[in-house]
Amino acid sequence: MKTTSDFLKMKQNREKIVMVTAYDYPAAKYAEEAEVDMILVGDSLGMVVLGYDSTVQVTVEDMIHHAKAVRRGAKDTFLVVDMPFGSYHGDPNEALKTAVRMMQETGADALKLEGAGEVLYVIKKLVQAGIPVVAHLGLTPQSVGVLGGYKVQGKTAEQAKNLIEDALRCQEAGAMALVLECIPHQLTEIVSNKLVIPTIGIGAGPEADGQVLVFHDLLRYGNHHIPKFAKEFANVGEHIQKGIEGYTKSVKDGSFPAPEHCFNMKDEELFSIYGGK
Ligand SMILES: Nc1nc(=O)c2c([nH]1)NC[C@@H]1CN(c3ccc(C(=O)N[C@@H](CCC(=O)O)C(=O)O)cc3)CN21
Ligand SMILES: CC(C)C(=O)C(=O)O
Ligand SMILES: [Mg+2]
Repeated sequence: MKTTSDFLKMKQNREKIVMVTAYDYPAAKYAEEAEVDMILVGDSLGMVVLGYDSTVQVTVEDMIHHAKAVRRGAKDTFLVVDMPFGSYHGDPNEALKTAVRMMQETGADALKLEGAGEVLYVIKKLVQAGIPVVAHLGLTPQSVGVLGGYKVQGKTAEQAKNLIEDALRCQEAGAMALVLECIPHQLTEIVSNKLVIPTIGIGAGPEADGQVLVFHDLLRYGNHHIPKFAKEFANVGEHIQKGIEGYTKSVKDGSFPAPEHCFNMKDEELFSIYGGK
């Protein structure tokens, strides 16, 4: 399995880092088989697998439950788990306790936290406790209420300067990598050039040191809203729909189950059922 220092080397060698989200055992298996560099158990699971309309409802228990399944499916891939909304603000000692629990119960290799500001202190605290931390700036979905929707961030010079400063502070706090979400690609280039740690972009252009996409978005799995940056690499939703419709039709018209789907009893056994009478 790759380690944090491998990701630094990949950046130095200009080798792109590939990250994909996964929320369950089969998805993790597929991701590991495809040789992605990192798997993220994102709190986006609230939206794509639990049917919530934001990531705000997702709990620490939800994250642990899904992360354990992902770890079982991908034992040899670097695993990052999102700390969910509300689990790392407030008392920093509580945040550390929760982080330790998430690491121990899931077998994660790192945790991801959104934002800078007060969160910088928590990043430092976790890193000092030996927990690798991935930072996350730009569109930070856990603050959707404050940001006023899922909008591109850092479009003005002032916002961009703030983001660059925050990125440097995350690195200084000890973050091993930085996710940049929904920002202009030119800003991604500036930040990536300024940082030693790798940037991993989502809706942030090709200049990031790596890319991350949501599993269900890139495969068109589910009927949730798909952001414009999520290219379609396959359409499994179409296959799933056709498959279930085919099953429904076959049961209704009696063509399923066919003989090859049935178990048989020997004739002599069958006759004996009545033979005893
Ligand atoms: N399925 C899914 N994919 C994601 O990438 C994702 C989630 N869920 N949930 C958590 C966050 C929220 N994300 C989102 C969600 C929507 C947009 C979106 O619709 N953006 C608009 C652009 C808005 C603008 O113009 O400022 C778009 O049209 O894509 C972006 C990021 C990214 N993350
Ligand atoms: C979009 C990625 C970066 C994420 O945080 C998630 O999937 O929750
Ligand atoms: Mg997330």
